[in-house]
Amino acid sequence: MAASAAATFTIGTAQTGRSLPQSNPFGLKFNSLVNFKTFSGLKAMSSIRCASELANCLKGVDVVVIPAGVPRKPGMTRDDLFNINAGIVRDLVTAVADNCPGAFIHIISNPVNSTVPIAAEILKQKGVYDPKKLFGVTTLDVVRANTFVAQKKNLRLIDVDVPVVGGHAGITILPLLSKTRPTANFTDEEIEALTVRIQNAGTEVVEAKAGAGSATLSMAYAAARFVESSLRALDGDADVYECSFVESDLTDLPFFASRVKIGRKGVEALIPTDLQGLSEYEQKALEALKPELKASIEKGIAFAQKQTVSA
Ligand SMILES: NC(=O)c1ccc[n+]([C@@H]2O[C@H](COP(=O)([O-])OP(=O)(O)OC[C@H]3O[C@@H](n4cnc5c(N)ncnc54)[C@H](O)[C@@H]3O)[C@@H](O)[C@H]2O)c1
Ligand SMILES: O=C(O)C[C@H](O)C(=O)O
Repeated sequence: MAASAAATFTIGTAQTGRSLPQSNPFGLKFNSLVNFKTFSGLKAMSSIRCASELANCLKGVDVVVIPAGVPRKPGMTRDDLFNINAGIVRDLVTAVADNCPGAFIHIISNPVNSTVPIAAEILKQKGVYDPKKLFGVTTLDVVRANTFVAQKKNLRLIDVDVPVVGGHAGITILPLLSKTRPTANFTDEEIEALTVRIQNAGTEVVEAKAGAGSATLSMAYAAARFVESSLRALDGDADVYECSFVESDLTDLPFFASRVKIGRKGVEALIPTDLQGLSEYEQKALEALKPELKASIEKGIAFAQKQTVSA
């Protein structure tokens, strides 16, 4: 039986115009056989006119999705978005802390490797941090990895599962091809080419869009998948696994993307097995990504610690 009605709120949608009223209850069916009879609606807001409007929208919400902020232009790294997006995420997470502190928070805004630590620090300052409920959305990396591997190996996309660990920028995105399900054999050249393509797929889109932004449709698909997984978990499904950038003790870094088991209260378990028995290539790549990921995490924490947030 379902636990409780869940409502989702998205701040900073690609839609233009006014904020949308809460929709009528509806069933959601996406990438699974589950229909959410208790899902009570979706609210979305593309621009925020005043704090009270944001506060009203957030009250009673179970899942908050934050894709607000500026996207990259060709030649930019995700870290180049830090100066603008750090403040946006800080302010929105402050509002979440004030109005729906128990909600799952999905951070899409880049640089995810820094915005998630910012969110954590703000929630700590507000005294409402629950590490189990803060998620950096790295689902698009998994979607890409699955797609590229399915194409390369002539597999049905629905059957393919490639865990992607680390973070969400350049070499910090580490697809674990040796853990591909169903088992697939790759030559060294294929591993190198697939890994680099998955790591650079966001940049590929940014360059192709030539100044018109970054991935939007594929991100919407990935966000919908992660929201659906969260709703299934909130609805009591005991078999929900996704990769996400979360507080973690799987490595020596305080945040790390890995497969996690999601339950009613958020992350129920970090799944360590994907990181065991890595290939030599993956082990080297894992060590190589750590300094960059550590620096991005520390940059986010330092930014948030300089802020004064009223409790
Ligand atoms: N995690 C991922 O895999 C992933 C994938 C794609 C995009 N992104 C990131 O998502 C962010 C948004 O990208 P996009 O392509 O949707 O950009 P976009 O410009 O199409 O949309 C951004 C939205 O944010 C809103 N916004 C801006 N400032 C805001 C604020 N202060 N409060 C609330 N809303 C605000 C805008 O009104 C707009 O609706 C970027 O940082 C981008 O890098 C992440
Ligand atoms: O690449 C970007 O800037 C957007 C996003 O992080 C992506 O991976 O597509």
